[in-house]
Amino acid sequence: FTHIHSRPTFSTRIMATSQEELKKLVGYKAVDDYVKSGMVVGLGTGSTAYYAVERVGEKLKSGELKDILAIPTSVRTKEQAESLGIPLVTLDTHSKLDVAIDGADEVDPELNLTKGGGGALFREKIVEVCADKFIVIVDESKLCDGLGPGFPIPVEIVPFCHEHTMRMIGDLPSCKGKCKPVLRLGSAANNKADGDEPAVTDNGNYIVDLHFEEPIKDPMTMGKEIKNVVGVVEHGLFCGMSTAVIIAGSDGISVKEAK
Ligand SMILES: O=C[C@H](O)[C@H](O)[C@H](O)COP(=O)(O)O
Repeated sequence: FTHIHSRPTFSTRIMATSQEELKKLVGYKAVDDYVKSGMVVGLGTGSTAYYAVERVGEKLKSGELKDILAIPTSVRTKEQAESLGIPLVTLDTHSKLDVAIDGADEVDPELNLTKGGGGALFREKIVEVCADKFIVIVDESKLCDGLGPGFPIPVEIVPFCHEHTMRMIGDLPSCKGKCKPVLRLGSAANNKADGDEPAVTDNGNYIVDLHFEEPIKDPMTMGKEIKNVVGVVEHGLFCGMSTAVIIAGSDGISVKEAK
């Protein structure tokens, strides 16, 4: 599956096949560089993480990797991992992961992320926050100077009185007069409204996308404000979580490590 980005996509600059190839390169590199036998591994969600999952499956099959236990971050990823024969566990039995690998919708210079364009933000965050190393894999179109204007911030909310919860979010100091909250319709895995009914996440919740005109000044504070609203399950700001970001660009692959 793919989702529609509101910013110019990489494919506007290079051919779609090349973009796919670059996603594969970063997905494979993350597994080759960070996943060793015996590890508990978090498997991300999305078109880039797909290739990391594929690589784990491939290396288990060839015997290059052994004794891997993986924790998927969505139903889609669980199904992909199962189809590849990757042994799966959950946080209920394994609260500590050695590494988690996932894509992102935007990455700022401090390696803060926007995630959840594919609707998987809650499961991604609950898993990735438990990883010793969180490795992010993106193409260079995901890099930005400040989170917000390039990609809306997804917030997962419970369906009960969701219009009220959306108003409460819109009235927060970080949001009031700065963003437009829009209920995601259609498929949760696509942040473009492509249906009439609210999108439903793997957890049975709704998603509100916060559309900003200007870069968010303090994403960490904004995340705390949002998290404090009753009715909010989780938000797609992943601040201070990244260990390293592997970036595929037309000039090759580069790695940015957190300070
Ligand atoms: O909910 C989806 C996830 O946060 C994805 O990691 C994110 O949307 C990036 O996906 P993609 O690699 O397909 O651009």
